[in-house]
Amino acid sequence: MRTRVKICGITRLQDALAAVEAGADALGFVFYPPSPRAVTPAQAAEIIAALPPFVTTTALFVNAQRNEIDEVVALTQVDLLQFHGDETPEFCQSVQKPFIRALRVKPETDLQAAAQDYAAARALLLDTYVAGVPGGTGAVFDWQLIPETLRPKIVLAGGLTPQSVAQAVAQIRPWAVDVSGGVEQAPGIKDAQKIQEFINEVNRVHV
Ligand SMILES: O=C(O)c1ccccc1N[C@@H]1O[C@H](COP(=O)(O)O)[C@@H](O)[C@H]1O
Repeated sequence: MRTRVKICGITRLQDALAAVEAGADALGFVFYPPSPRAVTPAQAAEIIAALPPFVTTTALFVNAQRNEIDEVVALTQVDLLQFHGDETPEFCQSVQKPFIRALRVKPETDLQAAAQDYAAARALLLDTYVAGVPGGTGAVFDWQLIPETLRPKIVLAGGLTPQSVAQAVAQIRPWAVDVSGGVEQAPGIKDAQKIQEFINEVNRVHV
């Protein structure tokens, strides 16, 4: 089965359209103000309104207040939420919108237990644990920590690049891969050529 691709940290319409043109399945928008990739609900709404159909849009939050999430959902009409902070299973489910749960992985992380706790999540997005930083660090974790049984429900993230993604897909066979820094020319500014290379590399594994 083809591995889906999500390009995260979109801040500009031209980057969103380049990603779609290159074959991206999903785009991510960061609603975490300290991030260099943060967008306002109005900015995201303008980009999302200009997209063609059949592109999944995702809103990323880190311990946001419920009213902030509700505002983003109402203004942007995103398809999925991505919780990247300490949100509990109860909180994630309370928003009543499909969600993916990001987990920051370190050797002692019990992914089986997390999968049970967040059973209502559409997928588990695995990023690398870096102390004091909630994500988007460009750091890679040990993919062997991912239990075989979970792999069809995993969105693999964390420091993926056009150079590394084919090996990741061949080795782990995740449902999807997610990239931000690896396809940028500067934080928040995507590189259309790197996006195309990234997606070509993913698809190369499946031919
Ligand atoms: O991108 C950010 O700035 C960010 C901030 C806070 C939480 C998550 C963030 N990004 C997500 O982290 C993963 C991995 O990113 P990278 O490829 O290693 O740069 C991905 O889901 C990003 O969207």
